[in-house]
Amino acid sequence: MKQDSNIKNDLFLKALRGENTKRTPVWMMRQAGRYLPEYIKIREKYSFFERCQTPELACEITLQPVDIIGVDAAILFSDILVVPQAMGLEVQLIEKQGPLLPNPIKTDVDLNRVRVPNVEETLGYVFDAIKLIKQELNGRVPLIGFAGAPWTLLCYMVQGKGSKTFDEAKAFCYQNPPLAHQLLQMITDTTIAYLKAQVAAGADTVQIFDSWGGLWSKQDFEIFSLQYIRQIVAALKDEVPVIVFAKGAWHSLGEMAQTGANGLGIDWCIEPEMARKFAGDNITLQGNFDPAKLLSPIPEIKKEVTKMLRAFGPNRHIANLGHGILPNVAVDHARVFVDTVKEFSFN
Ligand SMILES: Cc1c2[nH]c(c1CCC(=O)O)Cc1[nH]c(c(CCC(=O)O)c1C)Cc1[nH]c(c(CCC(=O)O)c1C)Cc1[nH]c(c(C)c1CCC(=O)O)C2
Repeated sequence: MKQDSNIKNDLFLKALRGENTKRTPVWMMRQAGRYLPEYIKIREKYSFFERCQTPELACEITLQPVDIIGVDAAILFSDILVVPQAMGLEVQLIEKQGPLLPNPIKTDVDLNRVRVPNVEETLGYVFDAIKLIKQELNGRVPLIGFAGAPWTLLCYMVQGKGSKTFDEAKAFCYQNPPLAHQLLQMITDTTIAYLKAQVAAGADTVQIFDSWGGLWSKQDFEIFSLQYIRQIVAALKDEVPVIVFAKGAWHSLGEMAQTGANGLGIDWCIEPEMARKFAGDNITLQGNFDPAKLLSPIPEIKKEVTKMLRAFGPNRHIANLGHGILPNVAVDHARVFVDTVKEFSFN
């Protein structure tokens, strides 16, 4: 396992390793982004993928929440969809609408357009960004690398755009399971190489985002998602701590804990006590504040954050939202979330 003795604020890594911490560490999913005026300024000048592909811009955006909000960990500014792009699919990001893949995968012929790429050649800009970020962070806080889970990436690669149900992606899995498994395995192989290269460039931990894991039953989640996540965790876990966040897949917290991951992300639809019961004692839980609750009045946010901290208890918890921060959250409300965690004491 990688050493991190050069990191000054190591609360987050300590919590992931299961060590006691003097207070609960805190960061927010999607913390680098649209609720920050400093980010919007950069967005006015450069397209989304320009922001991702220019290491200086990715670095500046990654550092913004560290400097402005004071979180205990930085997360690389990038997107899960750079992987389908590197695998050969065109990916566009339409402002105010979200991702669009104009030529999605529908048949076995379409699969011929997809490859397991050389990640150094196709995603080198991500590793350059990580090296620059590590240099600029200068050990202030650890850096989280990330990737989408194979199932969540398949959702976009097959459906071609965002969806509430991803019915076409599920139909693809149910109608031609061998083809689905071939694609899931290609994404898995790419993701393992991609995350290993992120770690080699300096990422201190990696998080796997399975944003659409909750669309499956427990049984189908194992078949179409968890068996691939398991491969990724197994390939990475001896190098850095791994966090698995499968939104909505509360039924499989126990199985996810068995993968060897150090941390599990949980959303707000499961109580901390219940999540702990399912996941067992040997893993760190990360979450689970409802992102929409940051729209409440400030005193209410303070009260609710305190309640959440007590429910999780002092150890093996990383305070976070239960999903990404919403774009219409005021910066001072985001700061109250972080400050309330930092000021709280169990004594
Ligand atoms: C499903 C998913 C995507 N991307 C991601 C996920 C998994 C996590 C989740 O479920 O929220 C992950 C992601 N996307 C982005 C990050 C950056 C790091 C961070 O601050 O967390 C991370 C970790 C930047 C981004 N990725 C995107 C933006 C917004 C583009 C902009 O307005 O600048 C940012 C800052 C675009 C994006 N990218 C994606 C969508 C659906 C959208 C559009 C809608 C949205 O913004 O949520 C795909």
